Amino acid sequence: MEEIKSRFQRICVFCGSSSGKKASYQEAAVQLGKELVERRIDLVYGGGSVGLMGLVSQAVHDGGRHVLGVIPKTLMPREITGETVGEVRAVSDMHQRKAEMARLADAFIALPGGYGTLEELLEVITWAQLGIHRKPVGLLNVDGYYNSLLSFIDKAVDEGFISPTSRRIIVSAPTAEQLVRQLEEYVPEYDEITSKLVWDEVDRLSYVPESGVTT
Ligand SMILES: CC(C)=CCNc1ncnc2c1ncn2[C@@H]1O[C@H](COP(=O)(O)O)[C@@H](O)[C@H]1O
Repeated sequence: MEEIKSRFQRICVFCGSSSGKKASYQEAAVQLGKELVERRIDLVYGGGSVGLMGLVSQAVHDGGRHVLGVIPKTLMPREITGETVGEVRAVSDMHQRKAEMARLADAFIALPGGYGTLEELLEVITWAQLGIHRKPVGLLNVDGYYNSLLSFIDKAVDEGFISPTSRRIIVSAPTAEQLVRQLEEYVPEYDEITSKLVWDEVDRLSYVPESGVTT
């Protein structure tokens, strides 16, 4: 397999702890894992082997890239989330998990999922809107799964609740290959107010250094 150089060292994937009803969702999770491997990108995710989370992490691990699962201690028992491949980092709660995943990643991708996925996705979009990070956010719109969410967001723009600049934070594509390519080309935009905000070092989610996982 030919390896392509990427601007990203590690991508955070949010996705369902369930597999979804269509085979296309499961295929997309595996395809995304393979795309990361091809571009020599490591994975950070919520840990465990359940649902699409298990499929994407296994594909990245099988391809020889580093997999880091960030998991709250309460969810660690095997009967809850299954076995995590690669490295596991235990955190105290869900808030710490999201902060840790966001801090360690250079970009975010959401596959199909439920409440947990939506919550994680919307948080990193909100943080981008506030200038807390400048990392690209991608939506893998498998089989139009996210069409209704995108329509709702467009309605929020039309109704004056989301600015056109903030709408452009979300990069969406139907395949992993197209999505990662678009994320590689993404250039963040800022309005006048956001560009003047100054966040504390603790709040700012800076890019990870070249050396690898920080602790
Ligand atoms: C007790 C129970 C239901 C466990 C489910 N097992 C889980 N194991 C690990 N992470 C999870 C789990 N459920 C939700 N998450 C978090 O929320 C997202 C998936 O939630 P959902 O399935 O889309 O809503 C994941 O990205 C993950 O970070």
